[in-house]
Amino acid sequence: MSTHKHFIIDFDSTFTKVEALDALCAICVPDAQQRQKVLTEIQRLTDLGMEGEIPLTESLEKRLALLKANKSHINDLIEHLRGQISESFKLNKAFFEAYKEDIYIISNGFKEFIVPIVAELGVKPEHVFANSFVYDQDGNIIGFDRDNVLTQNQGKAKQIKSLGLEGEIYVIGDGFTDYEIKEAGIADKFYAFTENVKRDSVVNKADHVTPSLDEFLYVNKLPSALSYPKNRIKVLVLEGIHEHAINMFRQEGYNVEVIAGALEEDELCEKIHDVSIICIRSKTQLTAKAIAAAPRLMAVGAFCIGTNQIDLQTCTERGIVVFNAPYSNTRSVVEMAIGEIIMLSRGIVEKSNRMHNGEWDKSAKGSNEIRGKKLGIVGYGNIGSQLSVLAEGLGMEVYFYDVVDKLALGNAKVCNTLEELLSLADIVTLHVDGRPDNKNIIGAKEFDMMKEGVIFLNLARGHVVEIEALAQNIKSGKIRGAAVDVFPYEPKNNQESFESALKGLPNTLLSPHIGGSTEEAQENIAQYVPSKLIDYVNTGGSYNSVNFPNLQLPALRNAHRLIHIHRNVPGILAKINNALAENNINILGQYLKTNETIGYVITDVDTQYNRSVTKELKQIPDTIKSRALY
Ligand SMILES: NC(=O)C1=CN([C@@H]2O[C@H](COP(=O)(O)OP(=O)(O)OC[C@H]3O[C@@H](n4cnc5c(N)ncnc54)[C@H](O)[C@@H]3O)[C@@H](O)[C@H]2O)C=CC1
Ligand SMILES: O=C(O)CCC(=O)C(=O)O
Repeated sequence: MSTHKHFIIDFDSTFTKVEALDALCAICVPDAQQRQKVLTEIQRLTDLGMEGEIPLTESLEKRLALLKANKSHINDLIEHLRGQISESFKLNKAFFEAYKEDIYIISNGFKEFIVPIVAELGVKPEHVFANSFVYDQDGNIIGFDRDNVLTQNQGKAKQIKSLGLEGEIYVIGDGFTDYEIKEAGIADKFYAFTENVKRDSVVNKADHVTPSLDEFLYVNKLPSALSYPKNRIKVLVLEGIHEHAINMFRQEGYNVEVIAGALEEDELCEKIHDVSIICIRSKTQLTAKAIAAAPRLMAVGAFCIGTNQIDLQTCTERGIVVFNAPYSNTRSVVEMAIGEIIMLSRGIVEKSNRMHNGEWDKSAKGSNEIRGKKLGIVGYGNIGSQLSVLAEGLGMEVYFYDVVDKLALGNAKVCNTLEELLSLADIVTLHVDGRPDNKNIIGAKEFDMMKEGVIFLNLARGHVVEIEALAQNIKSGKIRGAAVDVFPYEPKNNQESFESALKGLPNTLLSPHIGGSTEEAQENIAQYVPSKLIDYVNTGGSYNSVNFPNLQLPALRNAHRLIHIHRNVPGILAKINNALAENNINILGQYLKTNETIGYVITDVDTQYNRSVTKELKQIPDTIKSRALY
């Protein structure tokens, strides 16, 4: 049996983002310094009233006395408040239209500005219960209607009781006086609204915390502008990702948890169980076990280039999209490699260390220009090829070896085998990706092939080089300088100490995996990856993903989007379309792309359709994930 529901909504900091009297202060106190003082005091008094620390009448009297406002200020205030309606309220205008008979605004504010603002979303003026200003003959606001029931203790509860509403009463508000309605036994449920302000004393009393109106509509199965409330999307951000990313997620309305370091598998399994999006860098191992512990995981953000730390196959099989930042730190790695090549060629590390010990050794011995030297690049991808261009600009002779055919840039020369490259290069630098097959591609045998006195760099991945063999070749002097940025085992945070056979070796530059760690790169990455993740959530767009069939989708307009991810077996598209046809659903646009593992189908349909079709789509055999988007 369905019961009639009534919705009681607060105004200040709920219907609007701001407290109207704060906004009035900004209008009627022209002097900036004075305004700040008055505002601080007004906010203090508002909080005391809202949190039930002082009677509301006292809070109001004191605020109005401070304001010294006039009738002429009210129009400006209304204009200002029009732009301050809470985002999720604006978005859900359709709810206000559909339920206008059941929506009431009950506020300790003033009708003079509340009525015109709530009317913007179709709330009936006769459903607004608030106070009224009292003016003197010059139009100055000198008080408020003290006979109004809302000035009394438990005023909101008394006001609602007097309406004699039958059915269930739900209250949405941010203040203590809103909770009091439930406390007085008048409301069935109190929803603490935290989109604009979060008061612990109120949140702790609430039946449910609603970070936006979408959440309220979702839990009460009411029509909502969004298919899923964004606050339900939990994002776990690890490994010191730039705060720009965190801000982007928070602005989008996601529920974000930030942890500075990486997590071990077991810790990760515990943390990830309710996570929808996980954001990592190169350290966190997203293994099959961790993925299995994440039933809600829909997307992974790798805030770096390499994705070898992620079990991509399992992600794909589970319908979890992975995005990385394929170019954002390329330049940073290249610049570091160039700098290190010069430092090592001049023996600067050794010289600097000796200087710190008071030793002055002015000599040119073992110190060389890089001009005219042969640079051997292993892995001629984005980093390798950009390094090639810069190195040539510095007068180096560039050779490269790649497992796939690559266009040689400038005068760079291709080597047909790794052996060929290793035997001719004065400087060998690794820029291969971290695929498992690349484990120990450089070991004792490969070091033997290199020239005496070679300089060696690894800024790719730790497991690519046999560390013991590298250490021995440095000790023997065969390698006269080495720079290593990546290690088979790297500490999971800045507190863990670093252990390696390379510690203390001569002319050896060790760096804590910072090839891509520049402010420029991290900021670029923190813009690029979140924008891909947010787009995927909002539109299903998978363009430039690492593991999904890449679909670039049009924006969703006057349509609902049905997203279907399935194992790549024959006949699924036909089954999707059968289900749609049987429900008489008109297709406005359809996109399909597959890869070896999955098929990705996006279907845009008219907004009016039998919603139960979404269940039917989930039940199609071989379905991995399916969601409706609007
Ligand atoms: N130290 C750091 O902070 C950073 C390290 N990296 C590492 O650098 C790697 C390369 O980055 P990009 O150039 O952007 O990747 P990319 O994918 O554009 O280039 C990698 C190239 O290596 C080639 N390759 C793979 N295995 C090979 C092998 N065994 N022998 C010869 N060539 C091989 C590939 O064919 C490809 O052309 C990343 O995968 C990542 O592991 C990337 C950024 C920062
Ligand atoms: O900055 C990081 O954590 C990782 C950089 C890196 O290795 C990459 O981008 O692949």
